[in-house]
Amino acid sequence: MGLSLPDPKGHQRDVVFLNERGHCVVLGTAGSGKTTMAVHRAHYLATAPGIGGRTLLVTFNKALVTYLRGMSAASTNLQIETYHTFARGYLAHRTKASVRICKSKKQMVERALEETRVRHPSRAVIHRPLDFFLDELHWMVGHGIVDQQAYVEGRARRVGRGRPLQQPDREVVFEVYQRYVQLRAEAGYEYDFDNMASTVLGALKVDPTKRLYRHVVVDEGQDFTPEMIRSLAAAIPGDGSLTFFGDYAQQIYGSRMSWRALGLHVSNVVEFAHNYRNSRQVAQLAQSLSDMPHFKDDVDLVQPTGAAADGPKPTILETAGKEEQLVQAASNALALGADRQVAILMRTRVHEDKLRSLLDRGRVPIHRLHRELARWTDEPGVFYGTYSAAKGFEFDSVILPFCDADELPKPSEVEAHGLDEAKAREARQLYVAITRARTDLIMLHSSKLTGLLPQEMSDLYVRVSL
Ligand SMILES: Nc1ncnc2c1ncn2[C@@H]1O[C@H](COP(=O)(O)OP(=O)(O)OP(=O)(O)O)[C@@H](O)[C@H]1O
Repeated sequence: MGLSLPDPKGHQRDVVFLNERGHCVVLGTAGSGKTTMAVHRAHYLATAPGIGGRTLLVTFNKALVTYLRGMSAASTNLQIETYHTFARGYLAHRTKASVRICKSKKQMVERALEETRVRHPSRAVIHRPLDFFLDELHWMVGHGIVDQQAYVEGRARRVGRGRPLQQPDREVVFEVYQRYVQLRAEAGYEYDFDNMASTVLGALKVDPTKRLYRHVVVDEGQDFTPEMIRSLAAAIPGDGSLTFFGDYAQQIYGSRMSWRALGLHVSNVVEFAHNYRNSRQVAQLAQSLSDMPHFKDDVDLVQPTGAAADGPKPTILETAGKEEQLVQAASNALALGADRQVAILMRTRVHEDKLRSLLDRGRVPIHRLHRELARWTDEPGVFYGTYSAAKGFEFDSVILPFCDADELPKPSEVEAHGLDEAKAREARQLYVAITRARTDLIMLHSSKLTGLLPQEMSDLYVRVSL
């Protein structure tokens, strides 16, 4: 096929080569080849004689676009970009004006919240943290529920374990939303990153012109809002196709959602259950993490059936203090990074500068994982960044400092969503981080180990104290 990627096997073949019309949903466990098959599928749809047409391969962030471009063979019919690049381009084309996106949403919602607090000082909900409101607004707008009555009456089904908000509380949240929209308009912005999708969808519904793309392929689809997917479905013609690849065990942005809310017309969902990436030992740890009670909910998870070759058991390393965790992470990474790709992943960016200064003492290439990543390399070296920045990538070895109970779940998530919901969300973050490792996995802590990992007595890892 002109691609230096593994050839599709089993169900992978069904997805890559069939159904060049209509919608197809592929749910796959971590490392099951979703990204690889998304590239194959997009290449096939762009180039196959007779059915080929302009194809859009769309993914979540710019770093993944860089990664996907590195995997694909160039074709004039294949465009690879983020959702927001697509949305911005379409809106600019339709409105013949430049599309400015508001980047100070957080500050504006904070101001709207402060003002609403003054009006309703006795309402408990108004004293919840800003992150709670940002999350709720993301859910509303992402589902296209911005009508007061529809939101307040809570007609849409919610996924997740948080207690549903009562109607009077929703009225207050809606006031915050309305005030934010007003503030954004006053600052001269029509769009933010969440509401563009509904505008694109609305415009496409009444757009009689020929569609630019015949086929759309979505990778990391679990982190797209329903409105984003609906707008992509509206962007293809009647004889076109939309193929959605996702893993709801890896949904790490906002409240949990189900593919059933996307409004796609699918007769059957294809599941990829074989894990081609992780060693059996890494896959077993990830599997038992996802079997823990706080991980379970009513969103579709694919049970993995097999893993790659055997490897060493994951190691849990206990150090004397938090500083020492970074020192150990850096020295292990520099030793391993001489002949393979190693990633040091953390839940937040707080310790990145300190880590960088430790890594710069070595002689190994160092790369920070972030959205502006300009080039993907297959060469050995050390990569570092957050769990979310590593989404979609893979490394020979992964090192996770700060697996302490007071770091995971992240305290601000507990404050915003309560312990149960925070555990459900943060376990998905940790799941993403763990499943980036092909062979070696080292987790560090210096105080009580996070409760997101399976029981200490489990035989899934080796414990070492320094
Ligand atoms: N049919 C196959 N034969 C051999 N290797 C494969 C096959 N399919 C995928 N792989 C390999 O498995 C690894 C994981 O693939 P990929 O990154 O596409 O999985 P994914 O499902 O997107 O993972 P994640 O969701 O965890 O990011 C890659 O190294 C890829 O080359």
